[in-house]
Amino acid sequence: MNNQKIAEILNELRERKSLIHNITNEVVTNFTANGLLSLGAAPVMAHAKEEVEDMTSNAQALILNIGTLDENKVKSMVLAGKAANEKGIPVVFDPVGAGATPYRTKVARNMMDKIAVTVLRGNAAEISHMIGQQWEIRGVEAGETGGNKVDLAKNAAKQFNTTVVITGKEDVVSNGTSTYLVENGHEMLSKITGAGCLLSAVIGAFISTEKDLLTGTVAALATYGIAAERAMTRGGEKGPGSFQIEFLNQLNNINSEIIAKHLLVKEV
Ligand SMILES: Nc1ncnc2c1ncn2[C@@H]1O[C@H](COP(=O)(O)OP(=O)(O)OP(=O)(O)O)[C@@H](O)[C@H]1O
Ligand SMILES: Cc1ncsc1CCO
Repeated sequence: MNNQKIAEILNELRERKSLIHNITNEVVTNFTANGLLSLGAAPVMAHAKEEVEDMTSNAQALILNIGTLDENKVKSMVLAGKAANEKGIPVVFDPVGAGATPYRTKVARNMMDKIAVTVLRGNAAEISHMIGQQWEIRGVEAGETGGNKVDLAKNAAKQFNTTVVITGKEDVVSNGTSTYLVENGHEMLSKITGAGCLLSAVIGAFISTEKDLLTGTVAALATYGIAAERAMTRGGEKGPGSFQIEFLNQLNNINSEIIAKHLLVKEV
């Protein structure tokens, strides 16, 4: 993965101000909108069944997140997902808390049956439960115990025939054939709620301009991780509150020179 390519994708999404339609959870809605704006994309949040198909049809990517799900929201997600599929608009699915309750697991698996998901992004526990493994999960957080994340990502990608991202200390991206590790990031991200949810939306922004899904997804993860590292040397080190603000600043400030200096990506 070369830093020039990442910068090109970032510049293009900023020039186009890609419109990202989010059907997301009520914890992270504001943070997600602000993060997308800081990066240079245009967020819109809309979940009424009466309008989701129209909204998606005008967007460059759709993000589905089941963090605070209910039957109505799930119905809206399926409607929007089908509209996106018909129009060839990429769909990122974030199965927040899959495995935490049987309802979430069922909804998450059904979503993969009903719509064509372009990128599936979750923590290791969530992805494990989606493919019938049971790694430890507490609420929406992955537990300490589990297994090999590279194998998990490859297996899930093959099973769902899609690109899978598993986040954590390192991020793994696989389409079942090629697999990358992104080592950028900082553990302070796990001290702010919605770091994974915003990341899913940022992946949507990157794949709205880059059609090669592995390239676009790796570029999103690296950009995001590097912004977090920069935030930790510019005030974020004071604690999660300062970090959250400084992280938004760094999503805004990140550019090709910064990416070139810090990129930590390898194929495995
Ligand atoms: N220990 C860590 N070191 C470095 N980066 C981390 C660490 N833990 C998480 N991250 C980063 O935090 C971001 C979110 O990943 P995480 O796996 O915590 O998502 P999540 O559990 O779905 O989060 P949430 O439910 O709060 O949205 C990713 O960019 C990931 O690389
Ligand atoms: C804390 C929390 N609970 C449901 S969704 C959410 C936001 C992080 O996924």
